[in-house]
Amino acid sequence: MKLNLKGLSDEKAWRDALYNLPKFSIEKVKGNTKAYPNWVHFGAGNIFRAFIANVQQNILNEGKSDRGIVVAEGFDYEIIENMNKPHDNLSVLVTLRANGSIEKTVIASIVESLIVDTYSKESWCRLKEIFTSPSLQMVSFTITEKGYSLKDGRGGFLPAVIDDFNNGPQNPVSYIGKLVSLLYERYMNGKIPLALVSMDNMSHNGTKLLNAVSSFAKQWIENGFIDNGFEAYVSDPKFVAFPWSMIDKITPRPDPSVREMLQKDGFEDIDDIVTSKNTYVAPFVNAEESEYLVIEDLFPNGRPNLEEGGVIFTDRETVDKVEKMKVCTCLNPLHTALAIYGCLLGYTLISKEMKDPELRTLVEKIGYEEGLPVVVNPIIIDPKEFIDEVLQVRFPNPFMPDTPQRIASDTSQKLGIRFGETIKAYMTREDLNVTDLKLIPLVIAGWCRYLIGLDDNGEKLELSPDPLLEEVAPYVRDISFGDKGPFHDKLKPILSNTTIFSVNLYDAGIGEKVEIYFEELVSKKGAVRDTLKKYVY
Ligand SMILES: NC(=O)C1=CN([C@@H]2O[C@H](COP(=O)(O)OP(=O)(O)OC[C@H]3O[C@@H](n4cnc5c(N)ncnc54)[C@H](O)[C@@H]3O)[C@@H](O)[C@H]2O)C=CC1
Ligand SMILES: O=P(O)(O)OC[C@H]1O[C@](O)(CO)[C@@H](O)[C@@H]1O
Repeated sequence: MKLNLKGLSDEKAWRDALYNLPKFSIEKVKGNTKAYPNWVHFGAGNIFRAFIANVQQNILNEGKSDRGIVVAEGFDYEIIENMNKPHDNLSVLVTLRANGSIEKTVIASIVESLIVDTYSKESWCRLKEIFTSPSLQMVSFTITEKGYSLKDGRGGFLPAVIDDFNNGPQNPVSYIGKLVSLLYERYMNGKIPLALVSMDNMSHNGTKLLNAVSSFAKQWIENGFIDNGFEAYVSDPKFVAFPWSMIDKITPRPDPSVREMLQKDGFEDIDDIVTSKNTYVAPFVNAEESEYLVIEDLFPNGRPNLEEGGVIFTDRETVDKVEKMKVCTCLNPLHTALAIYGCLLGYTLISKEMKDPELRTLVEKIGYEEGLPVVVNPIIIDPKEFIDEVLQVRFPNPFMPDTPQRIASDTSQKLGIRFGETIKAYMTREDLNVTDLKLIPLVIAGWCRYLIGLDDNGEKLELSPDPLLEEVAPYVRDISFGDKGPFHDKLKPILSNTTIFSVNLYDAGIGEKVEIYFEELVSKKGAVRDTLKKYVY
């Protein structure tokens, strides 16, 4: 069994191996999309293939749409050259259910794969054709948070962005430059409306995309390259809208155990690649079953009927609340707690951690007892039911190959939103006392302990990448097991850093508590386990 259109024509082989096949004519959908494209997605990575493409596949299967998705890759062309093209845009979604059942689906809703590069003439011309087409309603994105940035870590514009500012929209090389150049084509061809929908995991993602696009527009207008009216076009949601969205589906990198299972089915061309830009792609994606995609309903040229595939459309305020519910309380703080303590205790699977009584109790109490009282309730999703699913079904799913080390990356960037908002809510609420928080400070102390770079057995711990590692780790690096506190001088620069926690933890009244926990966590080998036992029950 080979994954391409020819290989798929042997339907029996795939069906016998229990793969769900598309129930629509791929050729017809391709033809319709070619003539009347309505949806381009930027970012041909794993979440797109595991979630977004599957939504459209289900809608096509039910005969509720006649068009597929055009995928555009503007950063890592190897994904298109070495994966999408050889497999005729097909991929296999492996859904790993918590009850151990596995669903295998051949995804055929992606009908065209394009490189976003002005030097790749054919692709670029096709993109221009699509962007000037009145049928185009939505351009969506999963390009990671970095994809929206025009600046480097020191706050200066990236060299490619500066080149684009100076050279205009003809041959842009930066990501947003290429996007704005295509949008300008649309503007010049009748100011046709469009929605640009960021589906990346960040608060107010639509506004982040709008800011990047309009910064470019302003520079090109200022430098005399483009028409003045373009700024108004991209800033007016009647023309170009930037809806906010919240996306949630745990999609780890393609896992070797899943590949082995597919190989046993007779799936031949299954090899994955790690591209030179470090994307991990395979002809298959593995993901959990749960999924949530909530999008602000702001589409000036109409939109694909994604509600038929389970996507929730609502107003901006509700998207914001759903996002806060997930990121500040019901999923990501619990993930980060498991990441920090999982690394310290030598775990390599999130699901195994959920079998550890102390770790399980830790996240249950953070979620239900410390988080829920101040959760932002979006109404359309019940926060208690959401946490129940996270803690009872999603994290414990033994079939999901997700690791604490993956989640521990960039922790310094995550602590503020994941814990800071709850701490601030306790500070402002009259009926709550911030000093009653016990386990959130324990997670923060755990992070400081993690930064020492030794696990609970005293073995060297490989710290996950984090842009602030070199700034914060030196404060604690020399601390050895058994050292006595107070550790105020060492910890103060970290705990008072409002960029990290979005609040000075001493002003909040919990900095001292974190220091005490930290002293216990470094008291001896095995102290992490003992401290957890002492405080979680
Ligand atoms: N994997 C997951 O569980 C989830 C991911 N997401 C969001 O989707 C994003 C992508 O995740 P995956 O597709 O799983 O990752 P991936 O590693 O499979 O793919 C990353 C995609 O982003 C592009 N990209 C990377 N750096 C870029 C840059 N500097 N500029 C422009 N494009 C760039 C790559 O070319 C590729 O298309 C995440 O950062 C997150 O915001 C959202 C929910 C779940
Ligand atoms: O901690 P991170 O790196 O944001 O990842 C958390 C995980 O949980 C999610 O937020 C679930 O949707 C995914 O984005 C990701 O798999």
